[in-house]
Amino acid sequence: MSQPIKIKNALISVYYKDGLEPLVKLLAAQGVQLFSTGGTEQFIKDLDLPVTAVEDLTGYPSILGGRVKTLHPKVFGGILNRRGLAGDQEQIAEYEIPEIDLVIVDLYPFEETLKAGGTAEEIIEKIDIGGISLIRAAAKNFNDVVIIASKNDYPTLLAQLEEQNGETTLAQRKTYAKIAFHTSSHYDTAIFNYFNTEEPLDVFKQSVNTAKTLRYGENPHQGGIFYGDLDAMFIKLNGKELSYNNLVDVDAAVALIDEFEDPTFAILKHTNACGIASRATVKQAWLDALACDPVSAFGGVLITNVEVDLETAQEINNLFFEVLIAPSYQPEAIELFSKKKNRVILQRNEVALSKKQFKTLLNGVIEQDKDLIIEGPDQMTTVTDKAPTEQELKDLYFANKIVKHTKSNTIVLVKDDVLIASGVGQTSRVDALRQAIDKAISFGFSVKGCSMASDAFFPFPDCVEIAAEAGITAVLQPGGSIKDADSVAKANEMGIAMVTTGVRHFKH
Ligand SMILES: NC(=O)c1ncn([C@@H]2O[C@H](COP(=O)(O)O)[C@@H](O)[C@H]2O)c1NC=O
Repeated sequence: MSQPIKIKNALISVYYKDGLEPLVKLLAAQGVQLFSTGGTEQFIKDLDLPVTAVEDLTGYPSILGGRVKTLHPKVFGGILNRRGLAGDQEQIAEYEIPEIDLVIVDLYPFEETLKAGGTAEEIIEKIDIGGISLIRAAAKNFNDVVIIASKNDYPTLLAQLEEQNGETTLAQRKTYAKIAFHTSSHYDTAIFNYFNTEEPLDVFKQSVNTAKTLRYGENPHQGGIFYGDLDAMFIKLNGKELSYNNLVDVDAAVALIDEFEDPTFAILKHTNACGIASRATVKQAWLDALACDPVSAFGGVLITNVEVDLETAQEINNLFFEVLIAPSYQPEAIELFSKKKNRVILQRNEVALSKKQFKTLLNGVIEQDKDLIIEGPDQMTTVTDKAPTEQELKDLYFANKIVKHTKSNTIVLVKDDVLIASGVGQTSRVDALRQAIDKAISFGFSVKGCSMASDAFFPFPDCVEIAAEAGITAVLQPGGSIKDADSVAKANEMGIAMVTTGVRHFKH
């Protein structure tokens, strides 16, 4: 039952032929009879190796433009027969079916065609039928058959066949079957998600092919894995592996910086901005972002949307930080950063990110659309006697972008395109405002003339009163409280401007 099996016949049907040559050469050298489909058969022939067309086995040509070529009892009987079952053996002898003990398949590139923006017809034609059936059949019969469903496994099989004189063990075949079902289920998940767009079925199906085991999770006693392709998103120019907490902050940093078009630098701690400034030069943006809260900036995650030059790098170099992300760096800047081994320097690639968010919750998963909208001056309605000045409107917009990416309850104070202070993750809006004002003062800023944004409406006029008393001159809030009029009346009474946006930006 679990004897090593020597490969005598192989069926090879691969979309991409790269990497196959050394393996087929070894199989031919070990006397394995090769059966193959059109393009693969030609590839093997071009290597001057003997190969039998699958049509010669089935007695049928490939029909319907290749939709049916291997789907035949002579092929599937050859794969699925149980070598240890007398009944199966009698039948395959009766119908002259050869035993196929190795199947190599590389599926039609469905996901690639989808990503490349293929037409609906092209995408449908890239749903592999014969190949996926071959994979499932061979994987089911792993007891007797080797299934190679990923070209990543060509070198492993090659080494095993060389070392084991053309034989494989049951354990090796079972491992290949596991990989094969991973390939087939990933493939079908992608197809399902393509179909599940209109009137979607309420099921959670995600399949991520790449993973990275992290040093640990949020704390050293917790394990952690990242499922995704970091190498597609970033080029790591220096430093250690990103940790779980780094990844959470990097995600927040990327989402925040994408709100800004002018040269901007942001410093984040525990997903919240503790410094951010838009300025004419990257160096000035860095200096002003750092000035906001140089204490919190220690050990932070830094991000900018413009190239980091040497001059700016020299300034940044004075701070201990965890991660720096930029679209590009002057070579001298990288050289400077590389002197300290642990600091992670990432160059960001342009990669489209998912518009959905998931997290586990209770005994399930919760999904939502990402918060991808932001209200600019055109979406702000002045609700007070006094209207904001042009600079205040600009600052309210700036503050609104930060509020959206800061833990609720949030109050953000901005002046002249720089974050002055914020109150983050507080259980009351009053606490958030007091925290912001105290923090601004503690770092030597005046809150006089600041613009203030709140992630959600004011249920009472208390925040407006505290803000106006502190010298804040313009306020942005979504509006929508049954007591909105009280806050507006308080703002009018204290002579400050207020706008509403109609959009709440909670971040829990
Ligand atoms: N229809 C079939 O019977 C069938 N059998 C194998 N294939 C696929 O045909 C491709 C290889 O074709 P060729 O050897 O002709 O280049 C592989 O991606 C394989 O998964 C098939 N095509 C798709 O369903």
